[in-house]
Amino acid sequence: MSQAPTASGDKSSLGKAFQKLDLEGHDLPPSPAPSSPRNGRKYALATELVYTEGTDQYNASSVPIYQSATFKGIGNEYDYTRSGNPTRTHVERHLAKIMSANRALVVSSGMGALDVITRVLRPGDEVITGDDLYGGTNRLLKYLATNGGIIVHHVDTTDPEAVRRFVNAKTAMVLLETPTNPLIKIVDIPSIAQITHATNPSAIVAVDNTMLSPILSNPLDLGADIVYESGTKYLSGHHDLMAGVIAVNDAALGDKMYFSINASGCGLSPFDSWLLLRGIKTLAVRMEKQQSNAMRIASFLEDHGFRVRYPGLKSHPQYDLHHSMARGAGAVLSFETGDVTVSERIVESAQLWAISVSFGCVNSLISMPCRMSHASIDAKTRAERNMPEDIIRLCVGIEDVDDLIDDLSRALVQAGAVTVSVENFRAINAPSTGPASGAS
Ligand SMILES: Cc1ncc(COP(=O)(O)O)c(C=O)c1O
Ligand SMILES: N[C@@H](CCSC[C@H](N)C(=O)O)C(=O)O
Repeated sequence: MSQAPTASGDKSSLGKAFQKLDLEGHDLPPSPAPSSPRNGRKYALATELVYTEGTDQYNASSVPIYQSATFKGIGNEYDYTRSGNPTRTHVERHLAKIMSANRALVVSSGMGALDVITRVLRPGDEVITGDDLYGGTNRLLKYLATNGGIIVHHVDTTDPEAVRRFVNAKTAMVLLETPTNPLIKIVDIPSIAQITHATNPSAIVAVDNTMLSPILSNPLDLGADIVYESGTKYLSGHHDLMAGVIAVNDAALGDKMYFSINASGCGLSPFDSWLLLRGIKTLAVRMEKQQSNAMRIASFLEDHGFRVRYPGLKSHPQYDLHHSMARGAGAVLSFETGDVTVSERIVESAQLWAISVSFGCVNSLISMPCRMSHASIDAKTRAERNMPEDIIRLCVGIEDVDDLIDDLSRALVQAGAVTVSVENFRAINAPSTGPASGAS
C-alpha cells in the first residue's frame, strides 16, 4: 500500500502549511502510541471488540467518563478536552485496534469526519468520487467545489478503469463508498487504490466504511490511506448518539487529522465517547443478527418478484467482488416497486418498520432515499445518476425476523404491491413456500 503524503514530502503546499502550523501551535500531543500494533490483535475481532485496554486508578470495569473541560497542571498529557480527553483517548485506541489502524480519532459526526478529512484539500486539487454517494457527502463535496476551488469528478467507481481515466498529478483524493448508499453498488478498493497510487503516490484514497463497519471490513488492509465511518450507525448501534471515526496508518496523516480536530473543535464529547465504546462491545452480535435477518428479508422480496439490491444475494452482480473484500453483506438493502406512489404507500403502511433516516440501529427502518437521506441531491442529478425515485431502503434490525416479514408483507399488500391474503402471511413467509403472485 502506498504511503499517504507526509508533512515533509508532500505533493502540494498543504503538507508544508500543516507542518508550519504544527510547529507554531502549542496544541499537540499528536500521535499517541497505539495501544496495540496494527494487526497485532491477540484474539478474534468479536473478542477484541469486548475488551479495552487500560483502566483507571480504581480498576473500574467501565472506563470512567472524564466529564471535565480542563485538567490542572502544566505540560501534562491533558489540559483541555477540545485537545484531548482520557475517555476519548480510550475509545480512539480501541478503534485503532479493531480498524487495523495505527491511529483512530473520533469526532462529533460522520460528516464531521469527512469535513476534517477534506480540510487537507487546497484550491485546484482534484477529487475523484462515485456517482452514488450518501446525500450529505455529495452536499459537502458540492460545497467544496462551489466555494473551495476543488474540482470534483463523479465517476462510476464500480469501474476501476473509469477512475484511471481521471487520476493525474492534481488528484489529491479518491473518495469511495462501498456498498454505496442507497444503490448498494460495490467498489473494488484494492484495484482503485493500486491504480491511484501507481499514477500519483501522494493521492489519498479515503473509504467510507459506514455501511459495513470494522466487523465486516477493514479498508486500510485493502489499500486505503484513510477509512472513516459514521459512528452514528453500526458502531454505536442504538441511535442514541452522533459520532464519526477517522482511522489511518500514516503518522503524518494522523497528525494532520488531529490538528484539524483540535483547531476546529469537533472532537467527540466524553459522554458520547463512552456511549460509543459501550456500543462497540456488542457490534459483532448485533451485526450477526441484523445480517441474518437482512438475508431472509432480501430473499423474501426477491422470491416475490422485486428487484432487490443486497450483496448477500447471489443475484447481486458484484457478489464475488464484495465477498473478496468483506466478511459479510451488512444489513442495508434496497428494492424497487416500479411506482413511486406504491413505494410511498408501502413505507407509510409499515408499522413495525419505523419511517426514519439512518441505519445500523437495533430496530428496523424503512425509508425512501429520494425523499429523505438523499433529498439534498436535486432531482435532475438523481436522474442523471440513475437513482430510481421509487427505491425503498430497508435497514434491518435485530427483531424477530418473522415479525419483520409479516409487517412488510402487510405493507406490501396494503399498498397493492403484491396480492396475497393478509391471513396467509406466516404461510407465505415460510422458507419452503413458493412465491406469491408477484410484484405489481
Ligand atoms: C454512508 C454514510 N456516510 C456518512 C454519513 C454521515 O454520518 P453522520 O450522520 O454521522 O454525520 C452517513 C449518514 O449520515 C452515511 O450514510
Ligand atoms: N436531514 C439529514 C438526513 C440524514 S440521512 C442519514 C443517513 N446517512 C442515511 O443515509 O439515512 C441531512 O440532510 O443530512
